[in-house]
Amino acid sequence: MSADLDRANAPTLGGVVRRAHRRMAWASVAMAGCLVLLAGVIALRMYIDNNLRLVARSLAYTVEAAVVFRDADEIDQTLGSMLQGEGIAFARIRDAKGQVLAQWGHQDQGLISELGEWLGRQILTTPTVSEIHHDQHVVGQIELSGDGRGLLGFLLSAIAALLVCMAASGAMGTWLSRRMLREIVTPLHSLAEVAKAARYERDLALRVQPARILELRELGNDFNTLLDELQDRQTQLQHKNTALAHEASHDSLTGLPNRAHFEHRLQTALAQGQHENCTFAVLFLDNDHFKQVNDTYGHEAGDALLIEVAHRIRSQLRASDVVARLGGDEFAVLLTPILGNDEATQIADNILKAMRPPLPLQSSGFLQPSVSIGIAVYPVHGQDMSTLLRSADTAMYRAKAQRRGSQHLAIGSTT
Ligand SMILES: Nc1nc2c(ncn2[C@@H]2O[C@H](COP(=O)(O)OP(=O)(O)OP(=O)(O)O)[C@@H](O)[C@H]2O)c(=O)[nH]1
Repeated sequence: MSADLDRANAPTLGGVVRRAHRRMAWASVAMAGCLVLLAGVIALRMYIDNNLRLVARSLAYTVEAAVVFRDADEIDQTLGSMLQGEGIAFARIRDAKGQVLAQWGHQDQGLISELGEWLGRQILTTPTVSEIHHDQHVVGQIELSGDGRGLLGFLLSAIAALLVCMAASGAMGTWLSRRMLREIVTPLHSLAEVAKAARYERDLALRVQPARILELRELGNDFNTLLDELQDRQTQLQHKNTALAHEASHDSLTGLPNRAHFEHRLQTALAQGQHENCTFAVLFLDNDHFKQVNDTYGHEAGDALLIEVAHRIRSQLRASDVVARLGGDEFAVLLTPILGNDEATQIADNILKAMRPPLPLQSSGFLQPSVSIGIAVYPVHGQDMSTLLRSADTAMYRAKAQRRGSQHLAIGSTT
């Protein structure tokens, strides 16, 4: 639960990289924008100062006569006609004694004008002063203040451009981070998927796809090598387990299932018989005079005979039947399903017939395979494992007592 919570709260690599890219792009654009803005304001201020000086000089020549004659109307007219639209906010003309002869200010109103004036007062703090000369005497003075509306226009368009640049760089940062993330996150996702499949589903067959970035490709290769090794070990273990399981349930000489396996299959048949009301039979087989074979021809010949007998029994059975070596020279067969006693005795008969051909010995001479068979049928001769096996065993001894190499069906119900 807390791991899920941690996971939900943890920032993703994608989120972190996207944020970092966007912040970096915005910070650099903002810094560059501020610097350009500052340089622009300084340049514009220099330009305005220069312009004010030029206008003041030209105005000084134009109003020289009017100032000498103290013609205020003429000066007003000149100021109005010369200063309109020249980026001047305010102009004042004084005589040599400092007395104001005329003054002019632009008449524009509105928010932009007020803002421009405010900005002019903040940035263009000192007015430009120029003297008016006549016959090499100072006859007056011109005082001009710059109009801040030009500056305001510049600042507004610069800020607008800055915002557009920031939006563009933000979008560019997001696009770049997406591209970069594809290169980084996709291989990492693939690695995580393969690791999850290996951990939770024990699936070691998946492999990480090669990434374009060198470090990630090497990481993927190392991971794939590790998976190769794990898969090899898993395969070896599976083979060992299969071999061990086979060893535990099979006889090493004949390769047939052993007693434990046979009993397990018999239990299954019993459960199925009870559940589905079907019939099956247990055959108990014992080699005849086997001790004599060992004593006469040796243990190896006895082994060869056991292998041959096992093979001949198997050859007479159906795929659904089971033959097992119980130990020594004893075998057991589970015939499942059968229709009745006749089918079981028929198969036993087939087995006896299969024993007839003699077995040539490697050295010289022949061995004559021979088995005696006892038959017990479920449910007539037993309804549990031990009863069925006992019935088949008793029937086998009856067969032996009667005539070796024959079969005997258990008598009646023994439960
Ligand atoms: N070669 C060989 N002999 C085995 C093996 N296991 C048990 N035997 C021998 O098989 C013989 C079994 O003999 P019994 O079943 O007692 O007697 P028999 O000679 O078959 O006589 P009847 O069963 O009465 O016909 C013994 O001599 C065991 O030593 C084995 O794996 N290989």
